[in-house]
Amino acid sequence: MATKAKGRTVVDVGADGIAIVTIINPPVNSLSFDVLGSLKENLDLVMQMDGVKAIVVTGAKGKFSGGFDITAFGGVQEGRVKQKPGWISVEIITDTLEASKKPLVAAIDGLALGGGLEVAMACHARISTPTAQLGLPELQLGIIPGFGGTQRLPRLVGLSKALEMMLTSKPVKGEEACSLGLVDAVVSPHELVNTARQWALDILEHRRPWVASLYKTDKIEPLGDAREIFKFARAQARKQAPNLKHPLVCIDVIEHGVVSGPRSGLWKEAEAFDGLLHSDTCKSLIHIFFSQRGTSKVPGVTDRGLVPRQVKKVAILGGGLMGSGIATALILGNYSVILKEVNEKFMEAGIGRVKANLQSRAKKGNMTQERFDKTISLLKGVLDYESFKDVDMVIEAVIENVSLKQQIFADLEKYCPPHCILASNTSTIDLNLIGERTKSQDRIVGAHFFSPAHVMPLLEIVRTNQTSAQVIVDLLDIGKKIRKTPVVVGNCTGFAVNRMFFPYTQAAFLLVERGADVYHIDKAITKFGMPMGPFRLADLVGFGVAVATGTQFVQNFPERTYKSMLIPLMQENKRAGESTRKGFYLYDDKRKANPDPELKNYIEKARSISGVSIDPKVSKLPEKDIIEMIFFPVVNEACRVLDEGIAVKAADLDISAVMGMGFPPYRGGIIFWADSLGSKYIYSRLEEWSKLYGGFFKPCAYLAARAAKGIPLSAPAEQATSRL
Ligand SMILES: C[C@H](O)CC(=O)SCCNC(=O)CCNC(=O)[C@H](O)C(C)(C)COP(=O)(O)OP(=O)(O)OC[C@H]1O[C@@H](n2cnc3c(N)ncnc32)[C@H](O)[C@@H]1OP(=O)(O)O
Repeated sequence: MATKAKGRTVVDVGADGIAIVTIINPPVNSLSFDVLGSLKENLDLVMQMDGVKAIVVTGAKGKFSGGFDITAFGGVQEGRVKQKPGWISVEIITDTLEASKKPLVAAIDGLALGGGLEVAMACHARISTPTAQLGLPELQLGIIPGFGGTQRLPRLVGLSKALEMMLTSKPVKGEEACSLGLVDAVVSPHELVNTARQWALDILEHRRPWVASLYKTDKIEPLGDAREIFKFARAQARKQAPNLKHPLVCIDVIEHGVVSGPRSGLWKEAEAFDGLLHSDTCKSLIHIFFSQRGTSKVPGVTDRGLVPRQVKKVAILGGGLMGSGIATALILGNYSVILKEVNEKFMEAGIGRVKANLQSRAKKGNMTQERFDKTISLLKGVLDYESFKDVDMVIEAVIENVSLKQQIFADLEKYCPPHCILASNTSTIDLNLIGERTKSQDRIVGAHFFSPAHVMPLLEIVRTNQTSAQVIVDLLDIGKKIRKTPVVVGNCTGFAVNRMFFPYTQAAFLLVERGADVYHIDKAITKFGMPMGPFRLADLVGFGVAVATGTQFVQNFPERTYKSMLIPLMQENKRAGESTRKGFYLYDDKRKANPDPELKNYIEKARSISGVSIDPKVSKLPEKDIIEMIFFPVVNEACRVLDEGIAVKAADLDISAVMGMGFPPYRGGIIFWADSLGSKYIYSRLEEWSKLYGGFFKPCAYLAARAAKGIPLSAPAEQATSRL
């Protein structure tokens, strides 16, 4: 039986002799092999038709194209799909499309990303709408543009802008694209196709230029200047992503085209693209792309046909760091917010923090004064529950005190309407406990933001056994509207992120007490790709918070908590992290962290309290071992989280680690990375350390079972059971 084609193009020839070729492959008109094959077939067809004078290429339903079909990369990587190098970029896009004897004009609405923009750039002119997004985001996937983008974009917009667009993966909108020379005119969506039709006729009749972008030279700088631009770009790329090769490959390929000519550049691009497509970085980043979209697919919740209810007004309790950050995120998402505090002074302080959050955006040029005024007008401070009678959701963000939260939820039940979602931003307390004094268990949910809440991209949605599916669907929708990646998790101490990462700092304490160097550990972990090492992180979070959350873990998981006195000893001397300018580092006026020679005194004391001595092997640990001894306990805890069903799937933990803790996305997330090393290896290392250094490292049953059978940690439970 023939398999169904994945997308197609259709042709419609008008009375004016213009053929409209439309890409159809919902939801984003991605360029699957079927679409590309059909595009070539239809272009060949219209080239032969005497009645066709010129061609307009466009996309169905207001989207030009979201680029090459990312789902097809797997087949190429695994060798199931064989592709002749250059078949698409040279044969179809350059030698069929750009070399066409009839003029082609791209009519762009919605998206022209990656391969989509590359097709458009090979047309002889481009017309777009003002809201269309045009960009080459391939580097985000660990590859480079592979349909000629590395050659055509610099020739249309100049080297510096092209490098910026590719290296940052950021698209530009229609108006900017027009001022850059990437598109030729900007018109409204309803004028788009007709303008493109007329433009194509104008080209044919020499009223407008017939431009083959590949051979344009006017925007390319002279060679000497170009080399300087490349040198600067390389230095930036090395600084921003020292572990990544593909940005440098991208620069090399662009340079090759400038030095040896664009046609040679196309072949160089094809070869480099193929190599990068098979890299671990690309596989990891594609995994992250799909996993991120997969977090909002929750079995038993999002497959029930429930429609998110409209949430207009949200109340936030507590205007501290978290509450004000959450309020900022919500007003930026256009929600009307009331911020409740206990007195006038705290309320003003909370509103002040929200204003400061917005001002810092404005300062960076990301917000106009008009938008600032409009956004802040959505916020109102209150001191009582009077205005709670018409709120659709409440997010409680007060201090972590069980009886206070219980009282608040009991009050909320009285003052809020019966449909109102009752959410808590607690990072550790059991939600069942919080809701103990209410009858509204089905609308109680965790909305755990990460600090700073208006910046960090993750939102943990914590459900209890009683939280209704409707409430989860509502919160998933709000998450999307405030541009967070929501991950739905079960109720337990620390939920997914804090629970997985609690051994991160503890492993570091254990190593330091046995002789490893604090700064060496932080350096090794940052080199691995984390934004900061465990000690710098503890300073940033502050020791007060570290101790409070640590206590929760000691109480709940005593058998695997490493109890070090290092932080309490430092606290005795009023060292509490960055806020006191002294923690594991010393901080100057510019918040620069400098090592502190005095730290060794505290470590010696902590070591003697723990009754451990310096282990010469630990004091000389190579970086690889430091990384493994810090991250394998994190993997071990992630396995427990999966085993207990706290996370629905392993990929959700990958996203939680990347978005909540800054785990490097190019390693694919915590479980994906662990699977790349193998469950057997991780198990054997943990087993070895648990004999040497105690139960903290003991591998859990889930890890042991998977290692014994050689099953990946990410494999769904049924697969593991059937193989057991
Ligand atoms: C050779 C070439 O140079 C190589 C390439 O072209 S590589 C591809 C380059 N293009 C990209 O990187 C764009 C990737 N896509 C995106 O950034 C965003 O999806 C978007 C801006 C297009 C749309 O965003 P948004 O409206 O929020 O929808 P989003 O949820 O992300 O996507 C909708 C669906 O389309 C899918 N999708 C998006 N882009 C896709 C693509 N290029 N290929 C296959 N599927 C794609 C998503 O997986 C999602 O599927 P799902 O509904 O089953 O989860």
